[in-house]
Amino acid sequence: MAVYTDITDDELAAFLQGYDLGAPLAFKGIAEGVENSNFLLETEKGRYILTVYERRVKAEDLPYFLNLLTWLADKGYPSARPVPDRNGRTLSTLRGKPAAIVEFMSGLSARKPTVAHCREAGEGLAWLHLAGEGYPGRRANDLGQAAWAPLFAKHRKAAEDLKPGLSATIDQDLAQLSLMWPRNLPSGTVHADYFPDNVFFRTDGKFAATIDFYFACDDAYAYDLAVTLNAWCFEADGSFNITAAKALLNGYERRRPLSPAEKEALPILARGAAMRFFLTRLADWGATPAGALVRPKDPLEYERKLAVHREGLVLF
Ligand SMILES: Nc1ncnc2c1ncn2[C@@H]1O[C@H](COP(=O)(O)OP(=O)(O)O)[C@@H](O)[C@H]1O
Ligand SMILES: N[C@@H](CCOP(=O)(O)O)C(=O)O
Repeated sequence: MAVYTDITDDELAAFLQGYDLGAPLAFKGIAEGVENSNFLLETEKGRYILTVYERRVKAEDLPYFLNLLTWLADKGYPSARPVPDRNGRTLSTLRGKPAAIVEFMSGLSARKPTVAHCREAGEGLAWLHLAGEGYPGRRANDLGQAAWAPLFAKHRKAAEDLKPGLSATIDQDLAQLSLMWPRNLPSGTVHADYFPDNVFFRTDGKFAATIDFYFACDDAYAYDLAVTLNAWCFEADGSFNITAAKALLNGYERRRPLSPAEKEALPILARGAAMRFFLTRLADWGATPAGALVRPKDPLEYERKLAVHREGLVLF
């Protein structure tokens, strides 16, 4: 359950004094999510999400994220517009932690995405890439290729504990990724965590909205697409679903056709994207105490995806 910070009714009432949202009508913690504390807030003016930012989000990055959400909403992209307080500020403080109120987005995430969901999600991602064009905020990807080897160096033992012999395999992967990593692909603002839990659909299955922009950064658009292929197109048994992947790519290209260089780069980008999530999951695995409120995500799921990518995907 991702509510790390409890807020009392009195604290909420005092906090809302700073906003023009009227009195609170309902307020409850949201169990989903792992990074921040999220609350569903209903006031006399409507429904909102109150987020208290926790450990992984750096306070200095918050203006980048919140301004991006405002930019995307201004461009008509269905993402949650931050609500300014009475002084026009979208970033506030609650219980001594950074906090913000954003618009509540309707829709449901797909627990078991179908091929049709993948097509819609692909189109939603391309739309996001186009809507983000021109956003003046800059944020380097601090979980990009250059960060992987140093991150792994800190967690070699955890990898060996999970699977004896794994650290040598990861070393080889990292060396190959460093040699083969594509540069100079079309780049811009990317989501970088476009997983099924962060994408909402309408009841008719159409793409509705994207949430959780707290890994957004500057990187290659095709890298974002590779993260997405990994997150949406593997079956529970670990096999890659090429039909789902083709639908996702097809949906993406409805809005933003890929260049030949992007298409050629996708298999290695997908291998790198699998490495990125393997590594952060590995780091969280060791760092999450037994009995913690949030269960860490399984690093070996992404190790299995890495193994598929070592063979090289054929997507086109
Ligand atoms: N703007 C929003 N509109 C509707 N629901 C939201 C919104 N933001 C977050 N949620 C809900 O809160 C949950 C956790 O949000 P998320 O941003 O993914 O948290 P975390 O960053 O902690 O992983 C989501 O699964 C969703 O149910
Ligand atoms: N998507 C990441 C973890 C981040 O979780 P989110 O709830 O913020 O999307 C993973 O699967 O490792």
